[in-house]
Amino acid sequence: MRVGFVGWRGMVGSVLMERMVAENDFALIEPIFFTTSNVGGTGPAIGKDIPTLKDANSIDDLKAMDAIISCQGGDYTNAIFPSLRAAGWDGYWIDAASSLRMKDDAIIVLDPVNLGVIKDGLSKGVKNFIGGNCTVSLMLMALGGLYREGLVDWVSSMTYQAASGAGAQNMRELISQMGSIHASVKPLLDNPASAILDIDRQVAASMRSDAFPTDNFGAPLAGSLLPYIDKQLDSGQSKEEWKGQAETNKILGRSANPLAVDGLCVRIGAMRCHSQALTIKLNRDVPLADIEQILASANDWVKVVPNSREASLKELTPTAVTGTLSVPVGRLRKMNMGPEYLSAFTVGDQLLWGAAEPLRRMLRVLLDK
Ligand SMILES: NC(=O)C1=CN([C@@H]2O[C@H](COP(=O)(O)OP(=O)(O)OC[C@H]3O[C@@H](n4cnc5c(N)ncnc54)[C@H](OP(=O)(O)O)[C@@H]3O)[C@@H](O)[C@H]2O)C=CC1
Ligand SMILES: N[C@@H](CC(=O)OP(=O)(O)O)C(=O)O
Repeated sequence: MRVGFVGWRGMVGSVLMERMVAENDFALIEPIFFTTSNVGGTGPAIGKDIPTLKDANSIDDLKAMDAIISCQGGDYTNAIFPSLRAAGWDGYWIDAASSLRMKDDAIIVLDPVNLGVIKDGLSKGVKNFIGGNCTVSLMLMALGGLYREGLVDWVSSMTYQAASGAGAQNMRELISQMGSIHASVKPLLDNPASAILDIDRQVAASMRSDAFPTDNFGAPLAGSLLPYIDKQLDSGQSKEEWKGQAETNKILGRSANPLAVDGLCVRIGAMRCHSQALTIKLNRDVPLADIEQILASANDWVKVVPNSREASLKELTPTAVTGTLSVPVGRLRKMNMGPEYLSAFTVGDQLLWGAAEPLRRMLRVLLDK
């Protein structure tokens, strides 16, 4: 299979390349790399010889591919994909961007949760396979067992989303903000006799000053949080919050009878792991031990963490999870509202299961077809 890669050197694309090298995927395909900025240049080191970079805006070059994986972003998809199809290209389009997700002729891919939906689509001739929103994919990796068993009435998700979801420049800005804060109080910190309220006042002044680096986030994130992610919608939800229900039901293949999913999406100062505090309304009182077993059996990456302080602080944090495919879920307990109300907390790397990994695995599904 001749597979074209667009967006391979961006943040999501680089993670995809790392994973494909680690899993020896390139041995199974003929990879062709594209660029919007360096035609004729050298592609990534993938352990085998590859041609020089082709033009990602050349419909003729793209048309020669059996499949294309794009991590280039929504603007590129909007600009190129319709022309490519209009030119008669009939290959498989696998994309990290949200542009095509809710289209009727596209499937949102998360094979550990919806392999049946993907295979059904393939058998019906679907050619467009799009990665889901990171928050939604990570929530479904964690709660897949409860959905599979038909136990969920509704879910409320309160998120703690990492800087990486906003892009590479935002990750850099978060660290710059942290550095600015530290620099503004270093002399006071170095003096054990300094007053903590003087330090606190100086930190607040630094964060509120015009010199504080906020070009990308538009507001201080380090030492603070941002209670709004993505565009504002008329419903009062942010676009990120809207995706919760829309994408969950599409992934699960139950658009006709949707489950309610809603909550607030909040950016916090983590680097690349999204966390979510979940309130789950079950449709019956299931013993906690059964719930733990159902959650743990859903896929190879979810891990049930005991609801103890020690285990939670050790295993259920962005620091513990970052750079791994593990999706721990813990803080599991029945809530005061009643035995059908379950609390849970989950963490996942939003560049792996949240972005690159479902695309990589979709290619494998095609190769196994
Ligand atoms: N960030 C995220 O968390 C998620 C992102 N996505 C989707 O993936 C898309 C890509 O996101 P992301 O990877 O963050 O985008 P990036 O901005 O990191 O990369 C996109 C493209 O920018 C170009 N580019 C320009 N300057 C640089 C540079 N200095 N280093 C690397 N690339 C550069 C590259 O194209 P070229 O080589 O042609 O010049 C690259 O492919 C998003 O638009 C979104 O649709 C999906 C899920 C999560
Ligand atoms: N919006 C997500 C990242 C992202 O790229 O989402 P989507 O793929 O749905 O546009 C975040 O900020 O954390």
